[in-house]
Amino acid sequence: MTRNKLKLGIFGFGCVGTGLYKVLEEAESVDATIKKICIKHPDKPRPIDKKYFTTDKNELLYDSEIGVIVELIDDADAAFAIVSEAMKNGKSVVSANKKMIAEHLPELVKLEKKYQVPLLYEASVCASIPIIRNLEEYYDNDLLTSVSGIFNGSTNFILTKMIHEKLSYPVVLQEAQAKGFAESDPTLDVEGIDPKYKLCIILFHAFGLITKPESIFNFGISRISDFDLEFARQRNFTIKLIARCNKNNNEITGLCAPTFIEKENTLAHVNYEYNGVILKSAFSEKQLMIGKGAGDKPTGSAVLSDISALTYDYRYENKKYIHLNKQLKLVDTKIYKVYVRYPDPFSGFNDFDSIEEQYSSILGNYLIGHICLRKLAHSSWINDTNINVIFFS
Ligand SMILES: NC(=O)C1=CN([C@@H]2O[C@H](COP(=O)(O)OP(=O)(O)OC[C@H]3O[C@@H](n4cnc5c(N)ncnc54)[C@H](OP(=O)(O)O)[C@@H]3O)[C@@H](O)[C@H]2O)C=CC1
Ligand SMILES: N[C@@H](CC=O)C(=O)O
Repeated sequence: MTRNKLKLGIFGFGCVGTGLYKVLEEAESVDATIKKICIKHPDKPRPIDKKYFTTDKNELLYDSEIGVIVELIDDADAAFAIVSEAMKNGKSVVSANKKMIAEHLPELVKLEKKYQVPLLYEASVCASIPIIRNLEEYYDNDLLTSVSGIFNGSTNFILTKMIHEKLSYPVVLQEAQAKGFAESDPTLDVEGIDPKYKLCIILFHAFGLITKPESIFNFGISRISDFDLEFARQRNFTIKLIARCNKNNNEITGLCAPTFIEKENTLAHVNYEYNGVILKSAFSEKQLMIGKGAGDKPTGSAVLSDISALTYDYRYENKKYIHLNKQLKLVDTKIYKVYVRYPDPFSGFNDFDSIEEQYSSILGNYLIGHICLRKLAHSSWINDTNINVIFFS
């Protein structure tokens, strides 16, 4: 098979852009060269020759020599404009931008079809873990029943350091930012929004469902207190930010929230910036993929893998979306078992289907109960920052 030689136009030279540059330097087998890099701040010091850089996006988008646009910026709206324009100009695109992809899946699918150009985004979900191509190629049927796991490197790094090294939340959040794991707006990480975007992309490639990110419940780790950590320790649990989706006939459930994980569970041992994805399907039963979910070279390696895939004309066929499950719908009526730490007085008791445990002391109060996801999401108390919710797995 002959492989295409590629000329790249790269947008963004931050954590992932520099990571891509480093892995491209070392990976001799991929025949791709960088022609130009578009950045935002022209005066920032750069580790490579100034001649590569521009702030004019059109120098890349309208250069007929550039066949591939690699979009690695931290601004989802600007990214969508860049990616759409590139596709309209007949260029292949690689992106790592889960926010942009999750928010614009319907338009992006149309652009792929209309302009017959590939758009690949393996790095957007769990960075180095090759989950999207696995969902597209290995699970190219409707036997999958669930995909779940740790989809965010920053929060896993933060929780690991809080639980194992007893460090404080603000200190470890700063460390996750300094290492380049966190989003430019870290609220996306710590409030469980970034892993929710990843879940939307997974829902599309696992089951063929396109859903708006706002339709999926997310709850973050920013409210986890020493009281909650002590509860987990006493019950022999650890806490992970877990995204999960399930398919039951045509009904899909999905959410992202902090979750108690038994110490014997493999995910309990996926620590620091590592991510873990558990796939369940009818006959292969359970499979687990573990890999670095953030950072320069691990993410750069996933971007490189997409670039390499373009050298042999690979594209997602979006098989499930096109061929399967036209009647799929997202439902939020499932009942979940949750732990809720609350201040006194608490107005939410009547929202629970049942309460199996309740505790009050001068240190804090909690209940363990069963609640419908829709009731929880729309409750009057969920936005009270003095209240924390942790799911049971
Ligand atoms: N960090 C990680 O581990 C991972 C990140 N991602 C995703 O990859 C993308 C990039 O993340 P990351 O590298 O961490 O971000 P950084 O903040 O480190 O870098 C962002 C880069 O984008 C450039 N930029 C911003 N806006 C524009 C614009 N309008 N035109 C041109 N360049 C622009 C910035 O320019 P300048 O240098 O001039 O400021 C900078 O080089 C994001 O979508 C992120 O979600 C995905 C997986 C892992
Ligand atoms: N901020 C993200 C980066 C990778 O997607 C994370 O921490 O997982």
